[in-house]
Amino acid sequence: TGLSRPQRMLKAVQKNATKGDPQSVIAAIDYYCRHKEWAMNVGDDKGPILDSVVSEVNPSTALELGTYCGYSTVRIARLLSPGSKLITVEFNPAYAAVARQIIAHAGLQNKVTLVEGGSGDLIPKIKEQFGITSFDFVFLDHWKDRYLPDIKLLEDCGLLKKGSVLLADNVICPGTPEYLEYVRNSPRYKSQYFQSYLEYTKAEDGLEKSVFLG
Ligand SMILES: O=C(NC/C=C/[C@H]1O[C@@H](n2cnc3cncnc32)[C@H](O)[C@@H]1O)c1cc([N+](=O)[O-])cc(O)c1O
Ligand SMILES: [Mg+2]
Repeated sequence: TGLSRPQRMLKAVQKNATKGDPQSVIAAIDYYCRHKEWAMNVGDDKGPILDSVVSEVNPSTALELGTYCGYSTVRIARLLSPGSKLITVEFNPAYAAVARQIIAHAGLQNKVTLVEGGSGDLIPKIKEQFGITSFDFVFLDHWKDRYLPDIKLLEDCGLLKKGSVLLADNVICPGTPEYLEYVRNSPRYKSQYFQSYLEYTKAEDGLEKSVFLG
């Protein structure tokens, strides 16, 4: 068999994007996924909302759950101030291999640490392995039934502090009902919904921004 979809996406980036130019990497992926082959990147409708929240938080430490091909990794890392770090977690080695190359094409490898493994296994090890005491920003975009257990794990591991911002993709489509119910009803979070569209489609989707109150 030939190349996988992520590998075909990588080829489109290598062909159409300028090395060291994150914006051209983002544009190349969005063009490919809108006109050639759909893929589950946060995309160019929700992407600007992600950008605005990252810019507002200006995180020193950021965590992404579910790298996939690295599209949102590039969106986040391109906005980080010097010295800030993004840790992104991906358990599929084939996806991780593509993501590393896309992140490198954007010239952002020094701002990003891609860790291969499951979020549930990694989160309890983050403090000792990376010397990180808490995350200013967390982007959730992995399996939708992992959102709730993983933020509870972040809470239990003391990796959230007053003011930490969680941003969750796909809270409408495919949907994350248990997560939404928790962050919208817990006294420990102030939650806000940003309506948008499922990537490269006219279907509704949106991002949920939840500030941890401590
Ligand atoms: O299913 C979706 N996303 C799941 C994303 C999954 C990605 O995160 C990794 N992962 C999963 N649990 C993990 C735990 N630990 C580490 N990586 C993990 C998977 O290996 C994959 O790379 C999705 C679906 C649609 N859709 O329209 O159908 C649209 C979207 O925007 C989506 O994000
Ligand atoms: Mg998503």
